[in-house]
Amino acid sequence: MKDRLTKNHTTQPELLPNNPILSVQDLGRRVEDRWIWSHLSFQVFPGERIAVIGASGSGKSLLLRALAGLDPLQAGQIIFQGQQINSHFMPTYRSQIIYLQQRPALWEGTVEENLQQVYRLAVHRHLIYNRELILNYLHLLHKKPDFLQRPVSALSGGEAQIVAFLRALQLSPAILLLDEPTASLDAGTAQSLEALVTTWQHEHPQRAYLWTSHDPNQLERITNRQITLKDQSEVTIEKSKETTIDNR
Ligand SMILES: Nc1ncnc2c1ncn2[C@@H]1O[C@H](COP(=O)(O)OP(=O)(O)OP(=O)(O)O)[C@@H](O)[C@H]1O
Repeated sequence: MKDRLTKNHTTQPELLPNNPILSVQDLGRRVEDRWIWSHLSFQVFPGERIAVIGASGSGKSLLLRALAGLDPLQAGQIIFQGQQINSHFMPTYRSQIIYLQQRPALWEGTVEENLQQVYRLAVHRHLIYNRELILNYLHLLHKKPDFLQRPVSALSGGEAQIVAFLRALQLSPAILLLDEPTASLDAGTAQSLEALVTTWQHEHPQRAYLWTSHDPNQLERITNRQITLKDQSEVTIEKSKETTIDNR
């Protein structure tokens, strides 16, 4: 199984363990007149598994969306592999940093059509759909190959989220941003998806992810460092279990 799972034909960026993949410098996000968070600085190194925690409304989703380049920033900058993010670099960046939300939209059609469709997007056109990889992932999830032919309109919420995970993981991003991705799922499906992400990371140990969740047990299982958004005016980056990060 392990050998089969290492056959991923997507490209993987050259990442050195001591160089950050991402440097976040003095970042600030304001919504209308209110700063949700500000002066946020930290780095993400290859292989890191980071929990982003904080109360509801502390800005976890806004942070992941900002890191994904989906929302504008009102202060600071993001450096990806030594290069500052700007509009010119954004397409390359977006192919390497992928955001997965709690209830992602799927396209009409079958599961497999959904998985293939994403390769038509300009940012992923250099990649090739890898059915074997998907079948290996499905095997891990105890799903048969005929799952690929199911229409997405007939999927349960948990099955739809499995498709969303597969669609993101197959693109082999350097950093995966997971925004409460299992919050509405039963415990069994949630743990299957945790196992899937763990397998995905083991395939290329330099891959990193940030995961938001209100479930401390889940974060204990799958992360090894924490960034805590304390409240709507103060941002604190807490000491990690295994690594240290900038602390302002
Ligand atoms: N598009 C928007 N327009 C106005 N306010 C917004 C917008 N998006 C987010 N907010 C506000 O910004 C704050 C942070 O929202 P965010 O969704 O990032 O919080 P969160 O920490 O992820 O919360 P939860 O744990 O409940 O998912 C909230 O007060 C929210 O209402």
